[in-house]
Amino acid sequence: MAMPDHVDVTTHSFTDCHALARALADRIAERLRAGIAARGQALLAVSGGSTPVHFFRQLSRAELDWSKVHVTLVDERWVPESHERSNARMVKADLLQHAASSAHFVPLYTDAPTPEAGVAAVRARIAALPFPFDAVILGMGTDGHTASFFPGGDRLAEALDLAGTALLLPMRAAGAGEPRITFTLPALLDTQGLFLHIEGEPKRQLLADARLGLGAGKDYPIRSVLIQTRVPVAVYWCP
Ligand SMILES: O=C(O)[C@H](O)[C@@H](O)[C@H](O)[C@H](O)COP(=O)(O)O
Repeated sequence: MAMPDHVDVTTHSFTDCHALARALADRIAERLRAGIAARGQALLAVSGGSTPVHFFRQLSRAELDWSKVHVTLVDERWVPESHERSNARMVKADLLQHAASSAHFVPLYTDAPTPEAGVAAVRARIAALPFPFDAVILGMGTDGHTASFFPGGDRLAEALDLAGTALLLPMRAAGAGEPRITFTLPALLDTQGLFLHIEGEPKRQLLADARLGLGAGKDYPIRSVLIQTRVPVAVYWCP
């Protein structure tokens, strides 16, 4: 039988961000419970940025044994947790509250001066986690980046290389704001469930272009997530 040339991409559309947040939180909670039932613990990777706030608040109240859940980020800006752009700061403020306050959070930042200097220590920390992920939730920027796979990123090709073996890489790009650290694409695809959470019409259109490889869409880094053959993608979208 011929292999499909890419995985299924299923879109779940909602009327508003609150309905989306409830549905996505229910779906992720279900995955975490299944992971705990199967192997006594669960591993979740979430995105930063501004989109996940309502989803985080909803998920933080999910009834499950959070003490058995490890939470990390798909990528991080190389800034201390006290910085307003820290993804860890947002995860702590909005997700690791209520029932989820007993989850184990594994940050991707160290106080090394650069991600290049800190990545080895973060890799050691991450290597102790119980892979595969039970769920990975990606976001997407209006330049077509996901995780820290930025257009023009200095390690972009390496990060997207499905034959690569690195779990994490430093990343620098003009559009990134600050130096970053990111899980690589093959590391993120080592998951039981892959979700892409986007909001707004421009991102819906951008995703459609990336999927079809239309115009600039063929060069958007998110396209690598849509044309891989390892894990189906569930897109959660609202206007
Ligand atoms: O650290 C980050 O910037 C994120 O992990 C990144 O990949 C994010 O998901 C997109 O940039 C979307 O960000 P918004 O939700 O703010 O649009």
